Amino acid sequence: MAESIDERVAQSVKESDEQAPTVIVDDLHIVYRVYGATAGKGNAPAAFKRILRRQASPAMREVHAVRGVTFTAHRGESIGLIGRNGSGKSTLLRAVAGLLPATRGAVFTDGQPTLLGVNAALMGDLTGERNIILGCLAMGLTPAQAKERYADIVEFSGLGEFIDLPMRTYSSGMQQRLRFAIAAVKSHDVLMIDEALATGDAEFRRRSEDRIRELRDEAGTVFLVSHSLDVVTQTCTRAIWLDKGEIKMDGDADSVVKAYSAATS
Ligand SMILES: Nc1ncnc2c1ncn2[C@@H]1O[C@H](COP(=O)(O)OP(=O)(O)OP(=O)(O)O)[C@@H](O)[C@H]1O
Repeated sequence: MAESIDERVAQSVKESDEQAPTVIVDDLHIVYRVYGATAGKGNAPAAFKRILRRQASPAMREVHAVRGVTFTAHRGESIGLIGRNGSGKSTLLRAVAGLLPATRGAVFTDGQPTLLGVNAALMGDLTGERNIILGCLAMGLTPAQAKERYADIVEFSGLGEFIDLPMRTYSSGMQQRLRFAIAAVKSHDVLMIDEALATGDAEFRRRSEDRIRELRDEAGTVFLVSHSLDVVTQTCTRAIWLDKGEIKMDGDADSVVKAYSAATS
């Protein structure tokens, strides 16, 4: 039977909503400027020569971490950022989250990107319990909403009886689990996750992967920085391979991970 006009309109609205861009990165460059005595030429022989010649180290050194990156992310995508250490993944994530200014180029976002960790808000001397409430408030939930979601967060984090101990007594893995559990309780337009899943055990990782899929289905966009290629292929629809601050490849997660593994093995 032929589709009614209403069905066709609904379908095309759905399709165009799924295609809607959430993040546009246009020829982005990020340059860190490192000031002070530790800013040297970077290699030992050069530093040694400077000492022999009694020259002062240069006052400022520039690190060009992201070099002309351009891409568009859409609603419903989860994008894995992969690449060697120092290739610029975290820098790119922080720039998209609005935490680093563009040296050149621009980042446009629809909605407020959230970078997981609510680190700034969480406090080591407070118990996990208190930190959950604090983290929820920092994400803009009301006290009533925070209370309502408290039990879900504790369950998701799997921290059990540790929840009423101060957060400074947690291992780094336990802290990451709590951060993920807090951030994942709310849907985000753009959620950015930096390696949070690497620290969990298999069970926590599986639950996190399921939750990422749900967040993506709730019409958001998820960015994930990970050194675990399995996590990227299992949770991401697309992957961007960064190399020395430039995009080496951008495409469906399986093909990019395959090409990256072949180049690095
Ligand atoms: N705060 C900073 N000040 C100066 N340089 C920095 C700073 N943070 C990162 N860098 C430099 O920027 C480059 C990219 O670093 P970035 O942390 O973005 O890479 P990454 O791909 O996330 O690395 P990793 O996989 O090791 O986490 C590196 O050369 C790094 O030394």
